[in-house]
Amino acid sequence: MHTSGEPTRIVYSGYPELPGKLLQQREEAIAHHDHIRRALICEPRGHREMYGAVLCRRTELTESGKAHVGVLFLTNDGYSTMCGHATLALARLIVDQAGSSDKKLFVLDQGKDLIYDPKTGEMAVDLHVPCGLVAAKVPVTLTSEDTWKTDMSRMTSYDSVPSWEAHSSMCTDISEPSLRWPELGDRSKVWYDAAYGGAFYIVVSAKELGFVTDVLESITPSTLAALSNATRLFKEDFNRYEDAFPRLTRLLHPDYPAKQELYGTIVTSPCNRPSAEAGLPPNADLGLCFFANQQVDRSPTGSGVQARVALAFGAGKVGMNEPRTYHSPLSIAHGGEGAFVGEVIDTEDVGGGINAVKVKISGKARYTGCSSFVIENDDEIGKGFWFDELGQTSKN
Ligand SMILES: O=C(O)[C@H]1NCC[C@@H]1O
Repeated sequence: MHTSGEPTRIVYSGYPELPGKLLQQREEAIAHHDHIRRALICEPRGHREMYGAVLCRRTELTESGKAHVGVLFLTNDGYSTMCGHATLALARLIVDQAGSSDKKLFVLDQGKDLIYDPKTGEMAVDLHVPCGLVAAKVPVTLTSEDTWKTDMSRMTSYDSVPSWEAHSSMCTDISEPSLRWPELGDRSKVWYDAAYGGAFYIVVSAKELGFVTDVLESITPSTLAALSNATRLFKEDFNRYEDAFPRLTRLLHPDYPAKQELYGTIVTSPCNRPSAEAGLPPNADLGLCFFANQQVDRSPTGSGVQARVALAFGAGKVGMNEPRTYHSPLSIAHGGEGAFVGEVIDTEDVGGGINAVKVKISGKARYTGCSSFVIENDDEIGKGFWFDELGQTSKN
């Protein structure tokens, strides 16, 4: 499927049975089945920007025991903790499969019923993902008493895990020559924010990185390469600081003792597009997310929008139940189609002095096709490679 152009290769059958609960299953996948991620995401079956999800349908094995399905996410670098675009796709797939009369690809193992709300015309489906439980709602059209399909005139949505501002208005001095990028010019100070939306993100404006303000509205191969270079070096600088001053770390989660990983860097710039034209809330933001190993999100990044909504709420720029539109360069190029909407729907004290928000993220996911993949035992090349890294020793 794709959500706003960002792919999700969904594994619904054929993955080995994983022992334990979801987080243990994730460890097991990392330790013993990473060859499957490599085969599905890397070349020749995939590419640098491919994203994947494995459905774990034994829901008694999720931590909450409440979900309809468990999910593991796959990136070009490993196993992410949260993915909004894939959540929107999976919710639609699960609801459509449960409501189809024929050609079922899979059934939910426990047969836990999906709940239809006649007032909203939505089907509720709960997904247990590595960062916690997300409650999705898929708008449907009933086609008979017990069959239905997604109503694509409306958006699918999910209520996020608690999301929060980790730090606002941080300033870093990029003085180390090997970590500077050309667009910085003579400057060394860069201001940025950091926030959690199921995974940790840095949010930094294109202008702070030294780019012209409308760089995201006119992406070209060279500006994309330059943005990728800048965010890669900026992330490295951030990680070096975190390693040097572990007691000042900004990547803390109250549920885990260890410092968490920085997942992505979101570059933002003002959005000149009047979103109301596309039937979306009028106030809009534009951003581009580099995540995992500099993978470029085509979508506005659901979990990144959670983080940005938490920052905007913390800064008093949005209030409770005030939806805001989030564009990617691709959605801008398509007249607003593919934008996500983010809205604070609740606040939550998650401990550790953190005041979090719950964010409702809305968007639309589409089908692209159905594939069976083959991995021949003696096919060394077919196990997965990055062509542009053949000169390096590291393997993803
Ligand atoms: O929408 C999201 O949250 C995801 N898209 C790719 C990077 C993030 O995991």
